[in-house]
Amino acid sequence: MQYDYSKNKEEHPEPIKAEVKGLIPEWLQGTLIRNGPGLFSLGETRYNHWFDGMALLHSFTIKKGEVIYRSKYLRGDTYNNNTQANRIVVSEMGTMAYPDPCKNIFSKVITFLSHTIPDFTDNCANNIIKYGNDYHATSETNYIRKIDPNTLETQDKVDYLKYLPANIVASHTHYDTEGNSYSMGTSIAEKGKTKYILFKVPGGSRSDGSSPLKSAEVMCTVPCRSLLTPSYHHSFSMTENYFVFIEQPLKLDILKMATAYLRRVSWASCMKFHPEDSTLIHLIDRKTKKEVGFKFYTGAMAVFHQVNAFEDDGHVVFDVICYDDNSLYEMFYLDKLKEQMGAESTYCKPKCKRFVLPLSDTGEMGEDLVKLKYTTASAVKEKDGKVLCQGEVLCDGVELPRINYNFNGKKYRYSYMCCVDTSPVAKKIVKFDAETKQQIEWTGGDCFASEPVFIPRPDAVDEDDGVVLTSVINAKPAQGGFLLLLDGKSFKEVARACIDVDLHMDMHGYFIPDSS
Ligand SMILES: CC1=C(/C=C/C(C)=C/C=C/C(C)=C/C=C/C=C(C)/C=C/C=C(C)/C=C/C2=C(C)C[C@@H](O)CC2(C)C)C(C)(C)CCC1
Ligand SMILES: [Fe+2]
Repeated sequence: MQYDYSKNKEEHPEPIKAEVKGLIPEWLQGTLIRNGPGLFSLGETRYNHWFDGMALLHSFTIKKGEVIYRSKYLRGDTYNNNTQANRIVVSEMGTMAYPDPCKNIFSKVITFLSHTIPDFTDNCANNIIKYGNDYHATSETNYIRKIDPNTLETQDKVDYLKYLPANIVASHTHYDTEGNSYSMGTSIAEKGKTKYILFKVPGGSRSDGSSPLKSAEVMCTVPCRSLLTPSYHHSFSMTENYFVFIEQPLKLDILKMATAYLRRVSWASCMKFHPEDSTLIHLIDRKTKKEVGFKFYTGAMAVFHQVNAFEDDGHVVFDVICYDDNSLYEMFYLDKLKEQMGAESTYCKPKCKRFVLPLSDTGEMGEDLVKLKYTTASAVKEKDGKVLCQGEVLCDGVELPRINYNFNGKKYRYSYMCCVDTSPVAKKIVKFDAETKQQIEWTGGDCFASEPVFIPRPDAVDEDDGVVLTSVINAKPAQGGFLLLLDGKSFKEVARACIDVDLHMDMHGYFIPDSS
């Protein structure tokens, strides 16, 4: 059973009605938009890394028990320039592009200079972010692209740098119940300082119709521990009173980046995991906008996805998916994916770990300050305000975690994730219970499932009362993919909406309920 990660996929912009098997609950009305790379070669050129592919958006609109599917390439400047030239002319994280190979030395120098402070890609193939009432396709440069969530048309190019000092912004955002969004970025060498910034974008639309980012407010900044090597970050977590940001030893080397174009290497080659370093955990008080007094730290780990965080009896608990190195990124090089298919994966398995940060310092030196009975996570007091944290492994071999978002920042039990035990495709998805440590699996034989998105039933009381949506690629030849609906409690199939289309493997999705 194979999946060809480097195959270019066709778009299907005209609505396609799915064939529904089973019964879709009446209350489930809305659109699931998912984003991921779909085009990997243009003319004679090809991308090196799966994350580099051109963004292909697809959506499943659910109404009165029926499902409509459509997909469309994001027509950003990158897409337009690449397709016009019929070759890759814009660099991505894992692929450095050289627009015109036949230039004379003078224009080569000009091109080099313009790439030293280059204009970055707007190929936003990673996620969907809502700011105000606008939906955007996102990657992690300073550009995002507004999209029409109904037609998947590409709209305005939005430049974070116009509103905030943020050269890189993580593609995972948080939302509160009032519709405000919270994002995190890195400001590189602004006024000689490199720092991380957390910002809030108010909900609702602006009266002049301009980007909601115009009302963005910097909530707090965290100085970078090493000015020329900021940490890569892809997500953070948030509770009612705190933000949790992990400054990990997976670092970008700014000096290497400045010469990457000249050295003909990719931006990704300037990102390195430093196993000899520790991982700093920043706990930021949302009211004072300052870090709490402790210096929480743990051993070297690489984290892309945080599951959730919550406050409990004088502690902040947070769960993350972590790795011992950067093999997640390494695994997705297209050449490697070809080699690995069918074989056992060589990449180090991710672990879902729970960490606990004590909020008060009443213990003795050397004492474990964690007083919660239900976890083995520890936080040992050391000198100079340092606290050494050790996580508890909740489970392993899981990625792309989602929760009932009504429980974001609150004590929670369930997460829904992809299983990545033996190969770089998810043949199983799981519901994981953090209280009992039990897992329930769904597997569809020759099927690859995407990140499972939980939708709560309106007025539900139980955390797992709702459905889980995942788009599934059918590996059986000549069989189309489908949108799968699982019951949030039993994890049993409720319905599937079959689409006679060769679906693409995607990254992340966002569900827009009809009421919003
Ligand atoms: C860094 C930097 C710059 C450049 C920045 C650039 C180009 C950034 C681009 C960043 C991108 C594209 C980031 C993407 C991150 C994606 C991540 C972390 C994806 C994780 C994916 C996972 C865990 C996938 C899991 C799986 C999938 C999809 C399929 C399943 O079947 C199996 C499973 C679970 C393994 C500038 C702006 C030049 C300026 C200076 C500094
Ligand atoms: Fe992600």
